[in-house]
Amino acid sequence: MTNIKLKELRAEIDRLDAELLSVLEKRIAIVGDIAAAKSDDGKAIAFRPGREASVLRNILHKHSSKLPDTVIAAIWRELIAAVGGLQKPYSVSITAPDKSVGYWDLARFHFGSATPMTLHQLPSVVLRDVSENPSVLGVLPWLSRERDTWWEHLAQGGDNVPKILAALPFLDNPSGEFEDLNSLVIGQAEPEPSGDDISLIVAVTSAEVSRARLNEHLETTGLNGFCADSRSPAIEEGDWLHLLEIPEFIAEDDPRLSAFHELLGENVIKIVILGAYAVPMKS
Ligand SMILES: O=C(O)C(=O)C[C@]1(C(=O)O)C=C[C@@H](O)C=C1
Repeated sequence: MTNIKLKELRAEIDRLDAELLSVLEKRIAIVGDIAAAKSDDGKAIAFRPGREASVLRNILHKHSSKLPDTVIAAIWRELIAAVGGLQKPYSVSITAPDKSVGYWDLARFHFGSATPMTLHQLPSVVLRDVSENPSVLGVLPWLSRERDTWWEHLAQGGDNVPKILAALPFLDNPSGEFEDLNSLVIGQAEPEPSGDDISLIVAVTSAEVSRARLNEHLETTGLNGFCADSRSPAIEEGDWLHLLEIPEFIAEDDPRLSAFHELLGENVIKIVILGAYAVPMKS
């Protein structure tokens, strides 16, 4: 390639960069209007996980360049995470019992380079951070990791008890070194539907109920989920906790929940929606 040709191509890159920057600045400039439109929602953070998931799905569906999906996702994640922070500053508190770098990496990819993040060994510290401060999001290891019982805390339900809002990674990265790690994002916000979601619900019972029975009741009520985990009481006379995974967004007033409650009969103490997350994408 001649030097003249290279010069021309670089001039074209400069022109496109200027165009890109101008479009980017237009997207960022509407942040004030977005914040104003949300001003009466009473929420401490601008984070809208359902909307974020649909923006990402839309972009990744449309993109057709040679760049890997993960690069496109990283560009949009940087943008979305920063736009959220411009509306209302937030920070992220991460639990990393082991493989710390991997959990940090998952959170950094999702929340971008400018979001303040802190790392902690114990889930209890992250739960405290999030419960005490509505502008803090928590990142916790996936529920099924044996020693992690943090979701039992969420099962208390009630004010200030955080909800599950998202799952990480949203897009898997086959070139990532810690691709086997998965996390859940919690915060003092209401989960919202993205169009393709999984809800996590806990049924608290006073006596043992088999997984087979729970699955049968779920099927009867049309909830189509399954019992992913059951915890026996730590103390005598304590409650049983059953973690249910439902492959759709379930609202608090879903009549199928009350039907399920009724089928469980007098054993059931309460049913608590822990939250929901957008089904992650495959690159
Ligand atoms: O749509 C919104 O509510 C926005 O604040 C915009 C935006 C985005 O940049 O697309 C940013 C943060 C939200 O979590 C979701 C989406």
